[in-house]
Amino acid sequence: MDKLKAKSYAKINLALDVKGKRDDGYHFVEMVLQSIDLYDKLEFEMCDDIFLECDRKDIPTDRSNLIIKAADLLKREFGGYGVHIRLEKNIPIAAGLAGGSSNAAATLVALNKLWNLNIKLSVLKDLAVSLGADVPFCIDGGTKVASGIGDVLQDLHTPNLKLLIVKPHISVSTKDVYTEYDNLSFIENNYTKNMVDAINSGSIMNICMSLGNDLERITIKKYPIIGDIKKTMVERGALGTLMSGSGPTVFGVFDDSAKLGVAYDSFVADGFYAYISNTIDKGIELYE
Ligand SMILES: C[C@@](CO)(OP(=O)(O)O)[C@H](O)COP(=O)(O)OP(=O)(O)OC[C@H]1O[C@@H](n2ccc(N)nc2=O)[C@H](O)[C@@H]1O
Ligand SMILES: Nc1ncnc2c1ncn2[C@@H]1O[C@H](COP(=O)(O)OP(=O)(O)O)[C@@H](O)[C@H]1O
Repeated sequence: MDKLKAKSYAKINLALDVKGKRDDGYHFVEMVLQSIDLYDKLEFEMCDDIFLECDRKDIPTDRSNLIIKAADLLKREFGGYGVHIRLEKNIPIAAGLAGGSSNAAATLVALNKLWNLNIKLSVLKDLAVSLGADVPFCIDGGTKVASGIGDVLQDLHTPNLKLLIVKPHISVSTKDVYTEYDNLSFIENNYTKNMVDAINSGSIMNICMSLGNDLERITIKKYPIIGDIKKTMVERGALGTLMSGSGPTVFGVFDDSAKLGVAYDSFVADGFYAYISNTIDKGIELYE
């Protein structure tokens, strides 16, 4: 085989607690991470060096791209070959949806197969964290309880949720949000424990009442429009709503497809990026 394709899925955070800080500046977290049916497409074709092309001009295609970093990592550590990668970008960038992390994870899994490296998944996940804290999750995807810096993962049942994803036209630096978090007084919320109990209860209402993210107040303070979107989302029929990760993307949980469709049309008419999605039980899909 000299060609392979991959779908690289986005994620949202159903819960996010910051629990402390490591000496290297990374934060200890507890989270419920959830893959959603919004994905980038990557095409991998064997060739004599590592190349990347992308359909978006605002994505770097040099060594700063997480896709190139992942390919270089495998080549350096396991003696890979060359590959020409084409990226079709659909996941909003710097949005709190782990688009870059997901692309890195897809590259590790796809090149492991294309280059016949036969690396065990557990080894691939250990490698993945050097590319980003969320990259290990993106390899398996689905619904996971994450701890450590987001790299220690436990399986959880995937709830079936109808989602509306809305993003204002701003990009947020994850690093800046975590840094700003340190300047505020610490509040322990235990959102993740409550969310695990809610998911295990099987009740969508319990899930909606348990949505919580410690980083939300940081990003909303800088971009109040995120709070406005949350309020409007509920007015337009969402049972619950939350900012994902470091933001600025907001998601709403709906139990009525008609209301979801009307809310989608309204946010698009308001000039926002919007996307109708649902929860899925995988992070990457390889196909030929
Ligand atoms: C906030 C979360 C929630 O899922 O996701 P996003 O909002 O980025 O999607 C993650 O914790 C983001 O994971 P990821 O985006 O992979 O972070 P990385 O690239 O590894 O780190 C970017 C920067 O964020 C900070 N960082 C990240 C993760 C973590 N547990 N503690 C941190 O302090 C560090 O300053 C780091 O330099
Ligand atoms: N393949 C990629 N896709 C998206 N962003 C990338 C990629 N490679 C590197 N980046 C950089 O990573 C940052 C955003 O990462 P992303 O995962 O989209 O954000 P978030 O983690 O907030 O969802 C941006 O600075 C972007 O330039």
